[in-house]
Amino acid sequence: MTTEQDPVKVMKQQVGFAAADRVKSGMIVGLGTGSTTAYTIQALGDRIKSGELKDIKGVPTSFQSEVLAKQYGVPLTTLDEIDKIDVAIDGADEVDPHLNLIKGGGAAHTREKVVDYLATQFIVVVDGSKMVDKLGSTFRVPIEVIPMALTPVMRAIEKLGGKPELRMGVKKAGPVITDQGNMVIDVKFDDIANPGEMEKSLNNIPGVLENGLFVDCTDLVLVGEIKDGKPVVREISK
Ligand SMILES: O=C[C@H](O)[C@H](O)[C@H](O)COP(=O)(O)O
Repeated sequence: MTTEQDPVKVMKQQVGFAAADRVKSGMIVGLGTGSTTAYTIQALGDRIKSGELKDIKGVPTSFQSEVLAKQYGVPLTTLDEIDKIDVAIDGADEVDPHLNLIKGGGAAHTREKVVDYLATQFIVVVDGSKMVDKLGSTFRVPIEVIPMALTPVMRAIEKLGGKPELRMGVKKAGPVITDQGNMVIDVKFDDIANPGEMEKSLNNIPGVLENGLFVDCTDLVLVGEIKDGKPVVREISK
């Protein structure tokens, strides 16, 4: 690693590429969303181009991953055309010691949950900063909400002890709109004592499409770290 390189970018690249190495010819692959899995999709395209990887098909988890797959030459399929996903590779915003996750920093968690939960093996790729002792300590829980239900959903979340905030666009006036045409509420909880219970309670609120807590679904986490100035990949499995 040279001194000019951004260490977080280097770690993301390292794990993104390492995950792509685990894909074998003939596999159906869930293609995650975000800056880390962008490297995975790139590396899959490179392996296909070199002839090393044959007959793979990707299932995108967002418009972003679909565009990247097309750009790098990864053939795509849909859930209507397949009956299994061999491996899904996806990023995360937080990972706890039980390998439970918060996802949805890019507002893609609904499609990601559909694809990641269907996979025979779910691999998470993160840089070291995403590892936390407790979910919710650095990141809020994203919740995708049907627009007409925004106000009652926010009130219901407050009753569960959360502080909800509508996610606004950065280079867009107004709220962030998901790939499904919905809005996202980011919720700060002081204590997520039981992530599994919280995941269910949030999804029970009428108008909530999906929340970003991913519980009991991860098989393997690849963590990018810098050791003695060099990027390394640490593997954590259940
Ligand atoms: O909605 C977005 C996803 O859940 C991402 O996988 C997550 O935000 C991590 O993204 P990144 O790899 O860019 O940190």
